[in-house]
Amino acid sequence: MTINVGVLGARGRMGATVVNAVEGASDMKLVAALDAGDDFAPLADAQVVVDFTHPDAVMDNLKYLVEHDIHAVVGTTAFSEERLATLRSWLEPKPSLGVLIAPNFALGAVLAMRFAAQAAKFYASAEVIELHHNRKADAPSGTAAHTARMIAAARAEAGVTPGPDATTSELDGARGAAVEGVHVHSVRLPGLVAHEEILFGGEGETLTIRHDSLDRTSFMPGVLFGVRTVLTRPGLTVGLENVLDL
Ligand SMILES: NC(=O)C1=CN([C@@H]2O[C@H](COP(=O)(O)OP(=O)(O)OC[C@H]3O[C@@H](n4cnc5c(N)ncnc54)[C@H](O)[C@@H]3O)[C@@H](O)[C@H]2O)C=CC1
Ligand SMILES: O=C(O)C1=N[C@H](C(=O)O)C[C@H](O)C1
Repeated sequence: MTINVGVLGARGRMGATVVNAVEGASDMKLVAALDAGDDFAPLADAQVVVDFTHPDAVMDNLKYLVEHDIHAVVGTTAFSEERLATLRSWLEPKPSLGVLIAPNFALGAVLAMRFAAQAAKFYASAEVIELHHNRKADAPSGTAAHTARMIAAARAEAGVTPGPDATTSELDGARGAAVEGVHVHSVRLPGLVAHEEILFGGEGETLTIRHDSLDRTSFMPGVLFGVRTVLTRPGLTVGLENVLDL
């Protein structure tokens, strides 16, 4: 079976890479490659649309896709619990429609998050450092926020209380942003692509888990897997770790 695929954000860094990947996939046909300001009418031919646009645009795009019964694979970041709840309410009357949102489609990043969740129950102290190119719109990265939430969930399940931190006096921002009690630090530099370190500290030891995306092609196997999977996975799925056989 050939899957008809549309791409939103097609002239962006990720969208252009997705267009190439879809064109190179023998089981897919690219039916629309659209960007800001384009008429969405060609999406009528798409079974699945891949969205790599902007946090300010993605909810309107998803509303359009759900209203037109088109499955969606979303890489665009900055999804709050409130946004996810809104999306679930749109999907409720559409029981056969699937939306897959993944803050990171690179296999190594998904594994790094899973390893971090595994480690979290053994260490009361953890910090996340994400490093990205300086054209990135959002901070912290979607991956770092998702990692912090996974660490917090693993801690809660294991009954681990976050470790004490003696810092009482600091310049604003020096300890980063706290996401569910986990400190997250964002670095932006030209030359970088997408990188993350998760640091754990215990008695006389530290553990560092690091992932580096050195090229945007690193995300493509995950995106294509998402396109193939979303057709048979109705409802909202958040995180590639929930569809991969890890
Ligand atoms: N989940 C993942 O694995 C990854 C996620 N991302 C995320 O993907 C998003 C895009 O990243 P980049 O490609 O680096 O950004 P970019 O700025 O290079 O590309 C975004 C494109 O979307 C277009 N756009 C904006 N509003 C639009 C709309 N309403 N409809 C259609 N197109 C629209 C822009 O004109 C631009 O061409 C970001 O949120 C980023 O964090 C990036 C890399 C991997
Ligand atoms: O903007 C990017 O480049 C990336 N965005 C995603 C994120 O915010 O986590 C995924 C990856 O880190 C690259």
